[in-house]
Amino acid sequence: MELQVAKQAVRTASKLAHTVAQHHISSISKSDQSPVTVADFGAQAVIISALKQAFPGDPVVGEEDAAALRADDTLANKVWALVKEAAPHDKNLSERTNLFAAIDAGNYAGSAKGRQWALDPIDGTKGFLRGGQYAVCLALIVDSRVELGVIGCPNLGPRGGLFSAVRGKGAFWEPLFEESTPEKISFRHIESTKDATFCESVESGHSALDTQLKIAQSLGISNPPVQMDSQAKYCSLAKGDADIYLRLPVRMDYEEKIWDHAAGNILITEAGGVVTDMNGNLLDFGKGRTLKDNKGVIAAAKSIHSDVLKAVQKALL
Ligand SMILES: Nc1ncnc2c1ncn2[C@@H]1O[C@H](COP(=O)(O)OS(=O)(=O)O)[C@@H](OP(=O)(O)O)[C@H]1O
Ligand SMILES: [Mg+2]
Repeated sequence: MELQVAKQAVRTASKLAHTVAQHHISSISKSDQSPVTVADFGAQAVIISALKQAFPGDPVVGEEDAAALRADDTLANKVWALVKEAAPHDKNLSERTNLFAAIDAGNYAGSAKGRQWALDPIDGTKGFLRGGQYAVCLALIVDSRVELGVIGCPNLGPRGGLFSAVRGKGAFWEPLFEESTPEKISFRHIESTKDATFCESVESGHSALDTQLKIAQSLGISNPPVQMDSQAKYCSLAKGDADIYLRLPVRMDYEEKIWDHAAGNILITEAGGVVTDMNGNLLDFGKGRTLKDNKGVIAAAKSIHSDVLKAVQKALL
């Protein structure tokens, strides 16, 4: 039940985002940031509305709130038009005022106990604007642990990708814009870290790319890193296109947001990988809206994760 609702909601939001992105890429004002803002609000509205109808009691930790929309009628109208087009029959979104309420319902502060959804309506906003990778990410967290994750990646592969994982049930890929049977995915088998390929952020402000390069060298890796925005990085590992995702902090005071990692976390573990922070601890999704107790992210196949962790710790000593 949860999986079907989550997949349908992520599909609808991904289509909405894709429509805006296509239009943005073909338009002349590529420096305009507003398309991603519009898509971000629209995607959050349709997903939260679907969740609230299926699971009325579940709180949602969503990245956005509607303050900017309430203050800008033109922006609100653009989002509203998009939402009506993407989800014309949604009873919760029959009037424009409901739009604000749906978006604001993502204001949950987070909790260590019980159920909560974590939502990043458009992850990789820079990627969205560049015509690169971005992702619509939704996860169900129960008692601080991710139980289900769904990620829509409109630009990953020729048909886009809808990635999903439920604890104990494996990780799956299916095309994003057409219905078809999901295919099981997993990490690729590599004998040694020497043969590995890194996947990392494009933004040097989000991840310490210089340190990561040194770590790759210390592991004997000669393959160039694959850089992409958003949780599409977790998807690439889970389907065996890359082997290690490192996200080492640039600033120690930055707290990673739970919506930036929750869905990817279960996708990795269900595809045969391990995710820890740079101290080797599992990520704790029960500390509120951020991963307060964790610094850095290391995702890799089970067989090489401990070698990668050792190399990270040696480099940071
Ligand atoms: N300083 C710092 N350190 C680490 N992470 C940060 C930092 N600042 C922002 N963010 C978050 O990074 C999210 C995007 O991560 P990516 O690795 O995809 O980066 S990027 O898209 O290449 O920019 C991005 O998510 P979106 O805003 O949804 O794109 C931010 O939540
Ligand atoms: Mg994000």
